[in-house]
Amino acid sequence: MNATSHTSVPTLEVRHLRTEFDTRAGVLPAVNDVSFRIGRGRILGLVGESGSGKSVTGFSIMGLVDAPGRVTGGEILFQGRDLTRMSPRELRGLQGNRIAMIFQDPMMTLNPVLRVDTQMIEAVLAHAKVSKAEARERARETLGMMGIPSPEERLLAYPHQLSGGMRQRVAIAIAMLHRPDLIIADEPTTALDVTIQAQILSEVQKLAQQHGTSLIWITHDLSVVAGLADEVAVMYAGRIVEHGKVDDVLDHPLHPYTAGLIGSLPGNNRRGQRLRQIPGMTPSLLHLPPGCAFAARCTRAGSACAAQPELTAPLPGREVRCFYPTLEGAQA
Ligand SMILES: Nc1ncnc2c1ncn2[C@@H]1O[C@H](COP(=O)(O)OP(=O)(O)OP(=O)(O)O)[C@@H](O)[C@H]1O
Repeated sequence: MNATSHTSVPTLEVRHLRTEFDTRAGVLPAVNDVSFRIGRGRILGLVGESGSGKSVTGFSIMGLVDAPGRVTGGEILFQGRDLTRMSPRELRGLQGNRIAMIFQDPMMTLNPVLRVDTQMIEAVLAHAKVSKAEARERARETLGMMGIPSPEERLLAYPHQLSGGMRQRVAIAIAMLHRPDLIIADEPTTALDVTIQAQILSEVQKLAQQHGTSLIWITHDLSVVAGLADEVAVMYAGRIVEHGKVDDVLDHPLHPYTAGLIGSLPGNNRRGQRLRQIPGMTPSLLHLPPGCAFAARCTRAGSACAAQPELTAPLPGREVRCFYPTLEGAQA
């Protein structure tokens, strides 16, 4: 790592990423021309409805897309180096070390038949030349950093002896063992109750700040993004339709889909009213219209929407993929 990697070069820059699945019904573009960048220590919330391509974007960055899927276009620059062009050996050197992933189910990370200390020591030794005792100490220290009480007791436990929230904290601690530069988190707190979720989010936020770790936090929950992220990218049908600072986007959404998502948050509905939903359905990715994929559900759609809108920057620091963005009252 050179000095410039922390200053001028973003931790991650994704350019025109395209990931497709070959299905019996045809080629499915799960991620379609996705571009974004994340600076050191910044947290990007990646939001959108189920099937919008959030997880596949995360998996593509991690090099974890397997057949019938593959990355068919674009660049994934990690500290300036293109992950899509690296050898499997180089990639393995980064995975779990400089780049880590946290999954919704902590058991994707944890081995049910091994004690926590055994797993954490193995994870340390996979990338660091230290003694077993030093590896165990690093494990204990990292559990402490995640706000885990009595770390020594947790180290001696098997995963099934821990609560769901504790298991997820341990999985996050494993991701943090090597103080990575980038963590991709795929809905890791969705299954947890709101209080535990809030505690974990606050620990993660602290760790990102302390260690300059950049995070992509995948979620369908805008309230998580509001509490955690610096920036938000909204995905719809495989594309980013809006991107900007969290406060700007949530206070003054430019894209009608973002506005719809915000309008369907429980707090934004009058008491006694049914939750407002965005009418209509997401189109099938196998049969996308040639123009805007949201047009059929959109109250603002006009004749221009028969063509594909590009991502434009109508205001500084804001990007939107729409021919008719709301600009009134929008903050730069
Ligand atoms: N192995 C696969 N084979 C075929 N299609 C797939 C495969 N994995 C994902 N897809 C498709 O890719 C699209 C994007 O899926 P993805 O999991 O990224 O969505 P998501 O936004 O993360 O949704 P969720 O919140 O439900 O996980 C979906 O249409 C999905 O059906």
